[in-house]
Amino acid sequence: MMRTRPLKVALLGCGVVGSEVARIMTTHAADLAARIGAPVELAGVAVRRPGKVREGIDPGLVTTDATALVKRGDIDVVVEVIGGIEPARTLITTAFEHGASVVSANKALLAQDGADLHAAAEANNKDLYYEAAVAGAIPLIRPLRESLAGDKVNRVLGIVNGTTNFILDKMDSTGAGYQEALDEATALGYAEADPTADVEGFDAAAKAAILAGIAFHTRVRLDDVYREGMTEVTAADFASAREMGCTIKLLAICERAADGASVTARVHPAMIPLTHPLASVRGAYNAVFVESDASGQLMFYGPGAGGAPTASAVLGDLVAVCRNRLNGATGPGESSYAALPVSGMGEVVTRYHISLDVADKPGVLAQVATVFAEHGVSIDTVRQQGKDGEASLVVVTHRASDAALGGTVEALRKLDTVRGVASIMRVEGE
Ligand SMILES: NC(=O)c1ccc[n+]([C@@H]2O[C@H](COP(=O)([O-])OP(=O)(O)OC[C@H]3O[C@@H](n4cnc5c(N)ncnc54)[C@H](O)[C@@H]3O)[C@@H](O)[C@H]2O)c1
Ligand SMILES: N[C@@H](CCO)C(=O)O
Ligand code: NA
Repeated sequence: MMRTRPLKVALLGCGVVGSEVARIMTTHAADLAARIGAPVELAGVAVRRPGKVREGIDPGLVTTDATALVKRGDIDVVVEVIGGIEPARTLITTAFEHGASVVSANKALLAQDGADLHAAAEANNKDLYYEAAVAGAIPLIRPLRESLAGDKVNRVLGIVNGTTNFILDKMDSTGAGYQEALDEATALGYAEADPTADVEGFDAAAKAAILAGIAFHTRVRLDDVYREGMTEVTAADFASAREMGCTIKLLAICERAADGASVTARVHPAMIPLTHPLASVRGAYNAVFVESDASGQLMFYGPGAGGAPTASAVLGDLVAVCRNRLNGATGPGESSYAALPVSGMGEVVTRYHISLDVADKPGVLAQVATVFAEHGVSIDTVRQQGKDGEASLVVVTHRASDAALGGTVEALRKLDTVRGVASIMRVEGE
């Protein structure tokens, strides 16, 4: 039976995502009410620039005082789409204290302070939902938290940043320059307010922390995630990748160690074979593989960024949280009971593509091969190309630990015949 008294929603932030949330709340109002069992009403919209014309939003709802809005006491759900750490963190905890549940898209905040926010939600018997924070529209948080709650997840691997996938795709497929591709991604509403968060891998690292935490029932913070951005990836790297039948993607990889006793989480550019499904993920799309004991391999694919796709995930959470409120219940909270140690990058085992500039003279190849052998790193293939007394040597290794590879590279740099290490890239997905 439909309740006539509406559930009241406060929207914090009315930018790329917030404006789409408001639009869908209005255009889908009747369906949302039928699905929830009560109408949902936009009761206030906190913005920074009140004078801006906002199509479809009653100017009477607009306020610059977000704190007063979350303190009103009659708000059922606060939707936080401001982004950043403060004032979002204080507004969310204040919302819990004043009786509201929260839906957020803020991965930076959740990766940094997720434990405290979950604790605040629990202490006030409220929900904290954040499907939009990871991989935009793709249902990923809920499947990991609920559908796979009876399985044992061992690995989560994928493309979780739309902006960088858009840029890398453009660089690879059209030869576009980095800045030109970034400007386009920003204009399309994919990039963060400060796109450094995207291109330096902070956004993907925040998402990796959230995914690893849920997948392994362990607290994983942003600082636990190894991170390399994609600003150093060059046209020459793409050419090398193509010679190997690969392309380059910025990947987030969360893994349980083989003995199950620890986990790792990392974000870095990597070569992947063109035959791997991740190689064909184009534009701002995201795709994530989840491997677990009983299910085997699952793949989640869809739009990872943009106003409307992200709003889709926010609205899904809004419906779930509203249903919980009508039932006088809350959904699942944080699960960190396993408390596994999070190991550093040195423990990660993978393959490497190393490009060296060397002197083109007898014995150099043997010297280089010896260094790899001394560090226990086995070579899979070597390719050499001479040019005027100098040569470029491309070595692809078998699986080795990052620590062993690091030691190898350090020793290579000390060889007189090695002029420089042009690039080191991990090879995944084989
Ligand atoms: N754009 C995407 O594709 C996408 C996808 C997933 C998640 N997110 C996340 O969603 C959130 C919002 O992203 P966005 O792309 O809409 O950003 P945006 O910059 O377009 O929108 C944020 C809005 O919040 C407003 N704002 C800032 N401080 C405020 C305050 N104190 N009170 C009221 N309003 C304030 C800004 O003026 C801006 O209009 C971020 O956490 C982001 O990481 C974005
Ligand atoms: N800036 C983010 C938004 C989606 O989280 C991205 O490009 O993926
Ligand atoms: Na999602």
